[in-house]
Amino acid sequence: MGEVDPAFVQDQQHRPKLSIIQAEGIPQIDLTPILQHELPNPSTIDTLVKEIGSASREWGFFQVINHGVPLSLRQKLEEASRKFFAQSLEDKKKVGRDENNPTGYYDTEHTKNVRDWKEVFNFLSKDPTFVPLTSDEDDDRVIQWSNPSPQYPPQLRDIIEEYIEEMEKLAYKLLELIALSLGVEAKRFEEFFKDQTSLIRFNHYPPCPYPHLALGVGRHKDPGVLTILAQDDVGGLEVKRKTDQEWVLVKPIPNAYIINVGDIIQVWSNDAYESVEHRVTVNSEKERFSIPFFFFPAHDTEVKPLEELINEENPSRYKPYNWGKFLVNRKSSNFQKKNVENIQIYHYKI
Ligand SMILES: O=C(O)CCC(=O)C(=O)O
Ligand SMILES: [Fe+2]
Repeated sequence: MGEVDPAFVQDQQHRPKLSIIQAEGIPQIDLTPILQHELPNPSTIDTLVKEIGSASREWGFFQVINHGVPLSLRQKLEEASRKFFAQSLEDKKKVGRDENNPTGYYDTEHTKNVRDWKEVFNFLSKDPTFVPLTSDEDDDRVIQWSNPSPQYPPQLRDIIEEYIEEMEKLAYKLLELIALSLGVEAKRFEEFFKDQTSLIRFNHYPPCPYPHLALGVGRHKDPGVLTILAQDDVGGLEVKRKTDQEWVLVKPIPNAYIINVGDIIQVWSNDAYESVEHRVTVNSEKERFSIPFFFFPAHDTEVKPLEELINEENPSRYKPYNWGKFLVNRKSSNFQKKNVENIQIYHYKI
C-alpha cells in the first residue's frame, strides 16, 4: 500500500489542508417543536422556520437534534453497514453495481474524474424505481431500477427498509419547514415525491496511506432536494463556508443528522438558498463510516424556480430541466470515468 496510485491523487489546488478549521458556525437546530408528541405551538414553529431559513441561506448546511429517528434503529443500521463492508471483496461483489442498475456495492466511484477513497452500497427507497432509459431528451422510454438482495448480514434489507421509512418522514417534515421559510404552502413540494427516486448509501472510507493527496469524496454539490446524513464520530466531512470559501470541518455530534440543501432547492428557491460544495477527507489511522439519504423527486419532475417567487424584480434564473434525465446523465458519467465535466445546474442558468 506504500505506492501512490495516481488515480486517487487530487490536483494540487484541491488537496486537503493539514490544518483544519472547526466549523463551529454550522447551525444546530432543535426539532422538538415538530415532534409527534408535542402539541404544535405556532410561535415555536415560526422560530424554527426562521432558523431553517437562515441556515439554508447562510450555510446550505445544518445539523438537527431531537429529530424523532430512533437511536436504536440508527445503531442497528450502522452495525449492519460495518458487517457488510467487513466481508471479502468477492462476497461484496456478489451484490455489485453495474452499468444498468446503480444499486448495490461499488468501489471505484470518481468525483470530477479523480477516484474517491471509499467503497459504497446503494439501496433505493422505492423498489422498483422508475427512471428514463437514456438522458436523451427525445427518448421517452422508461426503465425500472431495483434493489439487490444481500445475504449478509441477515435482515439487512429489513433494517434498511425500516430506516428508510424514518428518513422519508424526517425529509417530509424538513421540506415543509423549508417551504414555509420560502413563504409558500407547507405541502407545496409534496406532489413531486409520489414516485420518488430517493436512495440511501452506505459509505466506508478505509484508512488511507496518503491522506494529504487523496479524498474520500472529492468536492461536489448534491444534485437532489435534501441530503440527511448520519456520520460516525471520526469526522472528515468539510463544507465550503460561503463567507470566505474556506473548507471547514463539520463536527460530529452524537445522534444528530447533518442536513444539506441540494441543487433542486437552489433552483426552486431561485438562488435564495444555495447547494454548497462539500468533500470528505480521509486519515491514515481510522476508517470512517457514513450513511446519507438522498431525497430525490419523481423522474418526470420538471425542475424550475417556483412561480410564486418570480416577478419582475426577481426573474427566473433557470431554464426548466427534467430531473430523471439529469439523474441518468450523472449516473452514467460517474460509472465510467470520462474526461469531461458532468452535468451541473449552472448549465441551465439563464
Ligand atoms: O461521508 C460524508 O460525510 C458525506 C458524503 C457525501 O457528501 C456524499 O455521499 O454525497
Ligand atoms: Fe455529498
